Amino acid sequence: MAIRTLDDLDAMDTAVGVRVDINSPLADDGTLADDARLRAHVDTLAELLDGGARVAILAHQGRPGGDEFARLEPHADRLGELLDREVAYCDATFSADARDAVADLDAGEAVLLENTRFYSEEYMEFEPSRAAETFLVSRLAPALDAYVNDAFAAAHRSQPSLVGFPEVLPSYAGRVMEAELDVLGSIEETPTPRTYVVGGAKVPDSVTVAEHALEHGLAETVLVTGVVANVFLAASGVDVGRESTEFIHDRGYESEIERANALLDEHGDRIRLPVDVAVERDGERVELAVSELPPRDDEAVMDVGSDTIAAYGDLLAETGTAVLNGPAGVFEDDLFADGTRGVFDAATGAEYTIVGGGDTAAAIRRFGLSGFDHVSTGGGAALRLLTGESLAAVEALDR
Ligand SMILES: Nc1ncnc2c1ncn2[C@@H]1O[C@H](COP(=O)(O)OP(=O)(O)OP(=O)(O)O)[C@@H](O)[C@H]1O
Ligand SMILES: O=C(O)[C@H](O)COP(=O)(O)O
Repeated sequence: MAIRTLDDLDAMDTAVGVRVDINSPLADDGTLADDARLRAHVDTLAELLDGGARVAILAHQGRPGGDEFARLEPHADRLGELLDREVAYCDATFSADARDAVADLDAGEAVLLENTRFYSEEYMEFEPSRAAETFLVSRLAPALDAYVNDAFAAAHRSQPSLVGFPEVLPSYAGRVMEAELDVLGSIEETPTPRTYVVGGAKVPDSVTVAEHALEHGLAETVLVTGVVANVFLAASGVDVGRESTEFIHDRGYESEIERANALLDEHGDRIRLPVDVAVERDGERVELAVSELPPRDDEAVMDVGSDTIAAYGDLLAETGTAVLNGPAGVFEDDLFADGTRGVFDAATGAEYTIVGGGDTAAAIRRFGLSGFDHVSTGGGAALRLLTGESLAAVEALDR
């Protein structure tokens, strides 16, 4: 059965539980440092509220014990500003107070319930039928008439607020969920030739994305950047120097060198490696051709160099679809931002551009780049779709 969307929901005077992912970076004073994920859900929430729904918003923030584990009051205020209407905040999630807050809503009104992860069950993974028996779902569901899941970025978690409600309520995908699944779930329908740019520091994930794209014919070409490029350079026999080699070993990525090697053996003609890189020398950015490597012992490979940026740019200009996953260098440091800025900017020259990955999207915002067709709200969830895996919360909706 296909997943139902908001097109299938008559929201008028209906109490709708809407699971969103507004998990955001927080500033030291607890305010939101970035509201991109809140902005993403505005269309879904506005559509429901304009349609006369009584909206109870469910969300998490941080992980128990972590620095960003926090109440959702700032999120309610900011959502209210973005929606240009009040979003009430209730410091309970499923207790009588929470149910009363939902019952008190009039058509077109919204309340944000407290961080779902304040309750231990929400930080566990369950089969949907068992998730439906948790306190959160079994106590809150009776106050609701329908459930909308718009939390694509958390859809890989089999947690109660994500997989339990579809067992007991008519359930629908929100607009964010719908758009993410449409794009990331059907890469093979995007314009060809496709070029994947895989970088960043989570090398095992990036290698899996590259492997999946190459083996399933999703990408004609894979361009490697970031720490991933260092691993591929090492796999091709280049000495990336003591610092970068130690980085690879400290993270336990030796086996990734072997995986990269296997990919180079099998698909070497479709994988492009940097021809030059950047290191820091006396506080300056210094570029070295790959033939000049290794760098000095105290120098790490922190970015791709200008010749690589130009070569990758030429290729991207000829591309039907560019899929970006992971920054090209340590973009947080201005000295090493050129690769990420240059390669990502060049990717907008492709006919169609998809961006996946939390840090990747953060880099795009940092550089004020625009012109991408789809910037995913998801990190782990986007990655799973890019590697061909299914998402627990999507399977729960598809019943
Ligand atoms: N050459 C390099 N050496 C060390 N770190 C690097 C290098 N290139 C990129 N990075 C780091 O990689 C990090 C981002 O990689 P990551 O794999 O987490 O990206 P992402 O997939 O977009 O993010 P997420 O997994 O959070 O969704 C950045 O913090 C950046 O500084
Ligand atoms: O930020 C994310 O990737 C999602 O909100 C999921 O958060 P989690 O990794 O803590 O489950």
